Amino acid sequence: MQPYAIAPSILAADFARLGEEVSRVLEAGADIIHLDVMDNHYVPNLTIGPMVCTALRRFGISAPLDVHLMVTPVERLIDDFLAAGANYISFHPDACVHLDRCLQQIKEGGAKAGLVFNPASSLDALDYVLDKVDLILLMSVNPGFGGQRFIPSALDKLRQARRLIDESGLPIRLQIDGGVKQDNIRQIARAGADTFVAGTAIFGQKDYRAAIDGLRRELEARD
Ligand SMILES: O=C(CO)[C@H](O)[C@H](O)COP(=O)(O)O
Repeated sequence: MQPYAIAPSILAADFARLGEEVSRVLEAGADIIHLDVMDNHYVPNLTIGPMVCTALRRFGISAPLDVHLMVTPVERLIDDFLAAGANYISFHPDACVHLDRCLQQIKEGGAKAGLVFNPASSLDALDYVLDKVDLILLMSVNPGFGGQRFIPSALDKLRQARRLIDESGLPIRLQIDGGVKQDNIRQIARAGADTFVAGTAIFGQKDYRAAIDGLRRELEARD
């Protein structure tokens, strides 16, 4: 994957034309496609299941599909999303009883495993499983809806996660999700993120290439 990866969240896409929307952001330079799976139980919203992942593969999308599970329980859906062609599957530690087992389930299924932390959750759940994690996703909004404002305390948590990753020497991606825009992505990258989920900042714009180029320009100019 790129040193900096841009992951458009389909939450802000036009679901009536999802295949075309995803093709368009990939042609515009997106690296991976972020799928927000919400169950109206762990979060107060309801979105998509594995059949959408399968449909995107059938449509011809070969780019990495990055599935963010905002559901509880997570176990059965992990298998369903593995079968549907997900490349990354991330879940919230507080939505899962047997965290180590779920991480293994994802990895044995051939996908990369991620743990997700809400704005007010500490990173303690990483203590005994860091070596089994391929991706740490920090939420910079409370999960459930797109179009919210970036919560600034996520910057300190990014720095903390970046330290953990660098000290471990493990090739873990550090993803940020929520309120990422052209006017804050540079600061977010400086705090340690390398993978940027953006919904409204990409799918909410008319010109996807201009939106992605604008984010990249900020990343390249960050120092
Ligand atoms: O996980 C999410 C919400 O739970 C979304 O991915 C996230 O909020 C992205 O949307 P936006 O870039 O519009 O903030």
